[in-house]
Formats: sequence, structure tokens, C-alpha cells
Amino acid sequence: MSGTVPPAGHDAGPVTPGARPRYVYLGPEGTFTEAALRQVPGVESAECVPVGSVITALAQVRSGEADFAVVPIENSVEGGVTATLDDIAADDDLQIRREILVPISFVLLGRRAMDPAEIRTVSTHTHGWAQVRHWAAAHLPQAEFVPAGSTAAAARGLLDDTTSYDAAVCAPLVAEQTGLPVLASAIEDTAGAVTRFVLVSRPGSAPAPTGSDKTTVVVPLPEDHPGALMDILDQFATRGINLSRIESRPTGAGLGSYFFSIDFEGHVAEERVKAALAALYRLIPGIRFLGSYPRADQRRYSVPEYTQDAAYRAGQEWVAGLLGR
Ligand SMILES: O=C(O)C(=O)Cc1ccccc1
Repeated sequence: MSGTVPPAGHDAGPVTPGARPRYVYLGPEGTFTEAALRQVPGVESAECVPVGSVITALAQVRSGEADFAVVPIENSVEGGVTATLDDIAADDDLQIRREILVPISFVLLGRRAMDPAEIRTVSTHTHGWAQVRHWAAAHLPQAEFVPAGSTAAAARGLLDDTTSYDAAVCAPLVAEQTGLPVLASAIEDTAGAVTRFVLVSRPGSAPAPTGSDKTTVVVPLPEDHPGALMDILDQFATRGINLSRIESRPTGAGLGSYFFSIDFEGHVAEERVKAALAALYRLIPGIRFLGSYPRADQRRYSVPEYTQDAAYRAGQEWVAGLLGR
């Protein structure tokens, strides 16, 4: 990592000095991702460009066409957004700079005012469908699901003669934006669902530690290493580091080839995190650091006293003193 603490407002500067930073996000207008983007400080004066997929958004950051991407990564009901987890993990050329939480509630919009029981086909993002499937089974028993690139893309497709589905599941805001009739509201199976989004850039300096931070790493599962997961977890446990997410994903290289995507509490500038990362690197050199960034909920976590920075320093000084005796 290089550089200094990023300026206030934008988390890092644009590629072209003096130009407005360019943010790409999963669009079109009215997606939950756009709601996440609007929470990023300084975005009001930036250029914001909707794109059709998470893969395109991340590719544009990698290629330098965009400075930042906002993409969904995890949902409190449905779990990880695999397109994002896999694409971010594929290389070490992206860095997570911020997480953003958005509460999720869905409406059913129709091509025209109609009884939901008449609906034969309904479109939305796969994560949207996963969060309304019980409601749909009870209220749209005939309906077949038509996957769309995003919830808002599904809704906007209803304005278009080239699509033929009857209804779409999306954010309530899209009803106001499009004027399409609301056939049902608050149709989510689980009230209070939250989706977590991340702001991603090319690698640079990590945002400064706040005392309430998270770090994301990708750890390939080594072959022929009995207890590998236990050894990985041990590096965190012995340093008093709490994990907030761990998921295994196939690498795509063949059956049995996996990586772990891990979020944990702490910042790479903290001694216990540095020590854990160094130990993991010795254990599994293919580990990738994907960023340290402030927790969206700013929740404070307790760190055992023996793994706080002061304890590390005291331990290092004691050992250094042994050499000088
Ligand atoms: O399609 C959207 O609106 C998105 O932003 C992705 C998504 C879909 C469903 C729940 C949360 C985010």
C-alpha cells in the first residue's frame, strides 16, 4: 500500500487530477445500489454512472474508466452476493474503502392495474426474488420468475414493449419514478432486512482507522492441509479478533478448490491485525488483503487487553530488552 490518508469527501482522488471522480453502480435509476451510492459522502459533486451489472462496474474500476464502484455484497436474509464476492476475490487489484447499509422493502409493480392472482410472469433481481418467494407462493401462485439485472431494470422493463412479463418486484421509490401501478406493498418475507454494499476503488491507502473498522481478506483453502480452516481461525482467535462474516466459495478451478471470504473486526494499522495478517501470510501466502474500512454502524467492539496495541508494544519492548542484557 502507498500514499497518504485520502482527502475528506471522496475516499480517494480521481484518476485524472482535477476531474470529477466517476462512480459506477448497478443501475438503472431506482436500484437499492443507487440508494447506497447516495449515502457516500461527497457523491453529490461526483459523476455517477449506472451500469448493467456488478461485473461491468468492477471491470470499469479495474480498467481506470471509473474511480469507484458501489456494488451489493451481502444480504441479511439471502447471504452473500456471489457475483460480487467472486469477482472482487479474483485478483488483488481492487480495494474496499467503505461499507454502506440499506434497509430493504419491496413493492410489486404491474404493467397495468390488475389483480395479483392474474399475474403469470414476474421479474426482478435474483436477490429480490429470494426475499419475496414465500409471499409470491401465497399471492402469485401462477407466477413464473423472470430474472433481471436489477430490481429497477425489471420495473423499467414494464414501460417497454420489448418485454412481456406482467409485473416486477422493486423498491417503492421506483413507483414514483415510473408512475407504474403498485399492486402490493411491503411484500418482503422478512421485515427489517438489510443489504450491505461496498465502495470499491483500485488499491491505495486504507481509510484511516476509526476504532470501529472492518477488514476483508480472501484466503485460498490449501490442499492437503488437514485442519486448514482450524489453523486459519486460530490466527484470529489467539489475537482476540472477532469475525463478522466467513463464506466459502468455489475458485472455479475444479471440484474441491475453494477460497474463504472473511470479514473481521479491526484495521490493518492495528498491531493485532498486522500480526494476524502476517501469520496468515506465512501459513497461506496466497492470502489477499481487500481493505480495511469503517464499520457502517460505527459499533464499538471490545478487544481483550492483551491484544491491544499497548500490550503488543509492551511485549515487543520486553523482548528487545532481552537482547540487550
Ligand atoms: O437490484 C437492485 O436494486 C440492487 O441494487 C441489487 C439488490 C437486489 C435485491 C436486494 C438488494 C440489492
